[in-house]
Amino acid sequence: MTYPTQPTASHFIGGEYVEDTAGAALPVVYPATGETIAILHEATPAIIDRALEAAKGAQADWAAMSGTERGRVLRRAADIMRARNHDLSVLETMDTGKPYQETSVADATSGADALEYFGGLAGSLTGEHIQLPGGDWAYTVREPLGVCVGLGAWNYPTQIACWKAAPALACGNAMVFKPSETTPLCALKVAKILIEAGAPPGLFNVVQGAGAAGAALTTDPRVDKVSLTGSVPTGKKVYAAAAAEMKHVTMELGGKSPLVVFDDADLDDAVGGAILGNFYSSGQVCSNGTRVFVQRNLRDAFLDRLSERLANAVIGDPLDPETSFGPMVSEGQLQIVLNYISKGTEEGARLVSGGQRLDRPGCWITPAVFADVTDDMTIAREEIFGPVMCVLDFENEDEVIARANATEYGLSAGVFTSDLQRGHRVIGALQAGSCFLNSYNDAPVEVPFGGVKMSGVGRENSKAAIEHYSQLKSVYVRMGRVEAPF
Ligand SMILES: NC(=O)c1ccc[n+]([C@@H]2O[C@H](COP(=O)([O-])OP(=O)(O)OC[C@H]3O[C@@H](n4cnc5c(N)ncnc54)[C@H](O)[C@@H]3O)[C@@H](O)[C@H]2O)c1
Repeated sequence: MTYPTQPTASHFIGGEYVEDTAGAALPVVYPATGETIAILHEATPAIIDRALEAAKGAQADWAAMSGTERGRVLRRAADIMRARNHDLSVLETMDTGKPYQETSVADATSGADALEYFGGLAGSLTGEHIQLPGGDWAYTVREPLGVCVGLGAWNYPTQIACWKAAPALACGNAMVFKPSETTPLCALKVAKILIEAGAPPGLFNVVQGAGAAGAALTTDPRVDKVSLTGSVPTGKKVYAAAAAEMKHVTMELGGKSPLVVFDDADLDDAVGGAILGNFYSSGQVCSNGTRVFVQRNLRDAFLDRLSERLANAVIGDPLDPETSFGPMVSEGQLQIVLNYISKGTEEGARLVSGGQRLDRPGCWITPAVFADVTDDMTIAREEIFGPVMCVLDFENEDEVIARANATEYGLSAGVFTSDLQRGHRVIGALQAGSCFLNSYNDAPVEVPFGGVKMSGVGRENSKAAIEHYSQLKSVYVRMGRVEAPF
């Protein structure tokens, strides 16, 4: 059987599609219908070896080019990606189930932004000159790390591939990228586009597979850095395995972020922020503000307005541009979410809307809102990674800060208030890497993105990402004689 979305082959290595049917079959399911839309194969050890050799072989020559030359390739790739945005967005929708209304503005476009931004930055990556006593001096050279491995999650496959590839390649590294086994299709397109843009074969390779393939890449001695986007349990394993060989890491992990709404907030903005921070991508966003703390005397008005606006959600064919809410990524993820919803009800939270599985093929559930949630409930403590908003009441600022911070996570946080001083004061006290004031979930490439506490290590995007894909060599230059004690 052939599928219209079947890629030429499972892997992309050394500038071409590569197949090895000895690897376990990897069916790709369209979450909107439950139909299989492609069958790929997991990487065998031979495929992983070939990808790492290709990356190692391409890296030194790429690093020897000027930053401007490297940047030109990345910027060309950005242009190709934008020109193909429609097709890439359709494929992303098929792979993830996310509505085209989202994928057409937040996936390949975000990937293109990263390629363009880091392409622009590549020519200005320099060291510095340091004057020292006696005419001596030193200089620093910003060097690439070598071969980097990227491991992706399934919620933003194209974006994650580009957010990792763009800074890595700008700095002169090569990369082997392993997408999530749930969404393997779009990274192959990124690899092909980079080749069309002039990247040397082997510079950016894609291999498929699940945790075992990721673990094999992480521990391989040819690998200098591992950048993971995934859950905290996976992050702990990958970080530990990388640390055993002293490899560099970036860990973009999960969260249970607080979104604090004070009673002086603009109600519609706050409700809009809560919708964006809970139901975009059917709630499958790491930075989501899933603990929505609403000051008590605004609570009822907030819930009423939220219900009114949820009634406007268009749940349906993800490829229809009018659809604003799609299915979950997989049956497995849907079951996880349904279990959390049962637990929320059992533990005494009040389900005020949604949370029902729809009676149709595919992985459909309506956006769920729980009120009367307390801090000790499972749904308020654990990352659900689905469309489940928990509304918690609070009385005052000190109380909400303490409760918002009482979590092992620290990815994001948001505050809605019309009191500017309070807004900055509260943001200043919240333990999170990516914060929003009267907004939620914006992620422009110019701004560092990443978490604190268990939510991660390192930063993606912005100039900060350069620090995580390069290292400094210091060179001391003595201008006088060397004076030794004997
Ligand atoms: N902070 C961020 O930027 C960000 C962005 C998106 C998603 N996430 C997080 O990702 C999670 C959802 O994605 P997921 O279910 O794909 O995550 P996951 O942790 O299950 O998998 C992530 C990736 O790691 C691979 N992997 C699994 N075990 C491995 C191992 N032992 N060694 C090496 N690789 C291994 C997987 O195959 C996959 O490619 C959520 O927790 C979410 O918050 C974080």
